Amino acid sequence: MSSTQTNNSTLALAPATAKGLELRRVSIRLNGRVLVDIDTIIKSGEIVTLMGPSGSGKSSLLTYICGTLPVGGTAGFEVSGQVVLNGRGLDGLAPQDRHVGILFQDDLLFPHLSVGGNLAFALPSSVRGRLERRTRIEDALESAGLGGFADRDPATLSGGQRARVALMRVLLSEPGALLLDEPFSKLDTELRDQIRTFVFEQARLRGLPTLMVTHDPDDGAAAGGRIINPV
Ligand SMILES: Nc1ncnc2c1ncn2[C@@H]1O[C@H](COP(=O)(O)OP(=O)(O)OP(=O)(O)O)[C@@H](O)[C@H]1O
Repeated sequence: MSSTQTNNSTLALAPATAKGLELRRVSIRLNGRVLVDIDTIIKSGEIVTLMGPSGSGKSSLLTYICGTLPVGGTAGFEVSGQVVLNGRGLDGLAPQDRHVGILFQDDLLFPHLSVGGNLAFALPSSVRGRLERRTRIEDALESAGLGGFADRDPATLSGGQRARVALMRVLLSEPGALLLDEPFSKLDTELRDQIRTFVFEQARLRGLPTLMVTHDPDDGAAAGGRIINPV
């Protein structure tokens, strides 16, 4: 799967807004049909819900923001527009340099690593020293209600515990923005409410501009913020 990404050079000259995630005239087209056409700013600590039917380009938008949308030439698939995070244009940056965290439907924990090992993987290289790294991991687990879980095998955790570890793994990477790609859809109702509340609390606490893709109107209602459509 691949795509063509184009930058709009006139947009590159537009002044940057200080805080938040800006999507400047981001457009995704498939065979001439506009799937996504969004121009908005998600402020620090704001949670915006993106709802749209299957195939309407929601996941493509998130991967475009992350820099993981494959580049380079599927005929008929075109993406343009600019993404600016806290005043810094992300165009052309590698995914790891964008400081954008994303949570998926599947927690994607590494099965061969302990819980602590999974979290250590996310810590920025600027966090040096074994003690400092260990402390960050233990503090993260504590704040997720998982104190003492560092040495556990992820396979021994419940779905809710895994979801919280996955969130902490994203947050430990110190993202400037958070993207949620239906991360609650595989959880049963009770757990879903609990984890959703926890994720939203953490996003607000850290002042992260957050964009959530979902099919579930309850997710949007629980976020309590703006609900937008792809076009
Ligand atoms: N790199 C690509 N090249 C060509 N077509 C693509 C590419 N990426 C996605 N598409 C197509 O773009 C459309 C939108 O896909 P996308 O997965 O973004 O939609 P979605 O709204 O997230 O769907 P769902 O809700 O089912 O997950 C689909 O028709 C998909 O096949």
